[in-house]
Amino acid sequence: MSGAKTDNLIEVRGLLSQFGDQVIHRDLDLDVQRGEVLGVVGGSGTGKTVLLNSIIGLKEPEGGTISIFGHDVGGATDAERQDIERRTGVLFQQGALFSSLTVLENVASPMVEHTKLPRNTIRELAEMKIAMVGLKPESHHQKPAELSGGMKKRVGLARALSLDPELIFLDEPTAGLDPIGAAAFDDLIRKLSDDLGLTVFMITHDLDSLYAICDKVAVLADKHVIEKATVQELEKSDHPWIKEYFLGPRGRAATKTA
Ligand SMILES: Nc1ncnc2c1ncn2[C@@H]1O[C@H](COP(=O)(O)OP(=O)(O)OP(=O)(O)O)[C@@H](O)[C@H]1O
Repeated sequence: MSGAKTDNLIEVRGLLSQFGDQVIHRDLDLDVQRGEVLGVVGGSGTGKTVLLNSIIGLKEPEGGTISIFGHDVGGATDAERQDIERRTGVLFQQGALFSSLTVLENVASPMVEHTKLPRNTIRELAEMKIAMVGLKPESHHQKPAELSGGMKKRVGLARALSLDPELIFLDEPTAGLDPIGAAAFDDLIRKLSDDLGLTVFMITHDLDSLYAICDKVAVLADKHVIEKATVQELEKSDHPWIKEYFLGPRGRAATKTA
């Protein structure tokens, strides 16, 4: 299994995830290709976040293999782990910003941790990332508590982009945003993916996001990925959950506005 040969940045094979006796994933396979914007959907509690955590090494699988950038996550050496961390950005569901740090310090923190760049360079790079996600310089010295939900998400995204990753993980990035804010955030993610060639792994419940920006959608049900396809292909699926999801009232509304 070589990431370079297949151009898969992520390869999950036969994943088994458990908490005690509770099986979350069994025989789960998933490929994520370089440059792809992948939406990950599934009912509440189907294990989307657990899958994300397993791929980034925060949860050890009970079975199967996960490779990222061609490194086996389970058997990664310290150097390989560092490589994975440097090439990956994560926007957690709650933003996970440091409340005592300013916006600038939050965005700079991965560079402080992972590079030996001079302080001035780090500050300039952090300022660039903040501008890239559409925040004004006035935000630099604000603390997270002073920001709106949408601004916090943007700061979280700027921090996820801090080390110029090739791959970003987003856990429900538009949750809690109003429809206009969510659409703007979708546009931003798509633009970053197009401009920077970013590969995106995005957990979402937001049908509009799937239609607006995802190249492919992976559906989690019955403890594994039952389909990975375009939204148009999924609309034709016979699986009951997929049918309900895409062809129920909210799905039809999203199709109309796409
Ligand atoms: N640390 C943990 N200890 C025990 N069980 C856990 C732990 N983390 C997650 N789970 C369980 O794993 C299952 C999947 O959780 P997960 O958060 O991945 O679901 P999800 O698909 O992301 O759900 P949602 O869409 O509601 O965010 C749930 O039943 C949850 O209770």
